[in-house]
Amino acid sequence: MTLLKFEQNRPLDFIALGRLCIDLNANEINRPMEETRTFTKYVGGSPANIAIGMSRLGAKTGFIGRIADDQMGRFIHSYLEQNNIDTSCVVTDRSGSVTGLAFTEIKSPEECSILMYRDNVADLKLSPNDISEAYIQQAKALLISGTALAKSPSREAVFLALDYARKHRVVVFFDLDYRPYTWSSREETAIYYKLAAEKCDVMIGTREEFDLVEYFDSAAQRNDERTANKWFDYQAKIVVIKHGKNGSIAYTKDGKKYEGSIFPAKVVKTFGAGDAYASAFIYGLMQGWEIPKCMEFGSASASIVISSHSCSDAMPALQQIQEYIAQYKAEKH
Ligand SMILES: Nc1ncnc2c1ncn2[C@@H]1O[C@H](COP(=O)(O)OP(=O)(O)OP(=O)(O)O)[C@@H](O)[C@H]1O
Ligand SMILES: O=C(O)C[C@@H](O)[C@H](O)C(=O)CO
Repeated sequence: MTLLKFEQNRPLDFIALGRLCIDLNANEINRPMEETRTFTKYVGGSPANIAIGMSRLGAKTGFIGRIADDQMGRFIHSYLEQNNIDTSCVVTDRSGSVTGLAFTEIKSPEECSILMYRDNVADLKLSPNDISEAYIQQAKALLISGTALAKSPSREAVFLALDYARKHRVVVFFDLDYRPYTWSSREETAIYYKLAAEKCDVMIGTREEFDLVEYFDSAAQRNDERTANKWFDYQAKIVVIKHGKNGSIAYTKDGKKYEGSIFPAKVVKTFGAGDAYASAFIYGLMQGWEIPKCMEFGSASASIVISSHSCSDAMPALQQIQEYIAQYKAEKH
């Protein structure tokens, strides 16, 4: 059974939609942010990280989003172009908005947190008028991420993009990407996530994120198999549930279940794992690889990124992941 049908002969492989932000990662690691003094600036935002990862792997990648009319916005725009990401649908917001900032605290390799400054951010000013049907029609796949559903008009922009994607047989990936700072209630989150999830072909999220989406469906909560079957009743063909250092589980609509293991990492910080996993997993699916190979690729990419100080800068190229896997297997035998 062919789970996903990617239309061929399209100018773009992959379009990501959502936030383009800045990560400010503490340079003084293994201590609380109260004691840090300097930070390194990277492009951030989950969908941005995933798009950068896809482009590094060789996918022809575009982006739909808004950036602030300031130095940070221009920094992001340049970085996307340096990484061969099409920016024709990256709009500069001129309403006085700012760039979302994610200050990251690395108290220890396993104890990391993110302090997000997201008041009046440009990314949530994305509007339906920014969504081009002709642009989406050019792509094989579209990624949406949950945080873009948090406020209007970005919320409406996402739903319009979903309608265009379904109309033009663009495969839709939904990275749940829940960030509490941007939502006013769990009920609101669950309702809007569900409305979007019903239109998506592949869902990727942590157990906690799926529990949020299933807030009104206690039977599915905390039960991976019920979660997967719930979404197979809509458009979903693949549901991936990430479990941190315990790996990941993928369910497919044809009744199969796959358990993904991890690559032992020299962890610098844990965040970035999900975006790295998603980009490599999606890339593998678009190459027509079997699910286990896609999961292996995703896990290897995640292990590389969490062993690095950054997320976007550390997103690995194709050969880097291949060599990482080969070296791991060689050392194992
Ligand atoms: N400590 C770890 N060591 C090795 N691999 C890991 C580790 N943590 C996560 N991974 C890999 O990364 C994948 C995604 O990580 P996780 O489940 O933490 O997602 P996430 O919460 O979305 O990540 P993020 O912290 O970037 O938001 C896991 O399924 C696993 O394959
Ligand atoms: O998604 C965010 O806004 C934060 C990211 O920029 C950061 O790199 C991260 O947490 C990735 O998981």
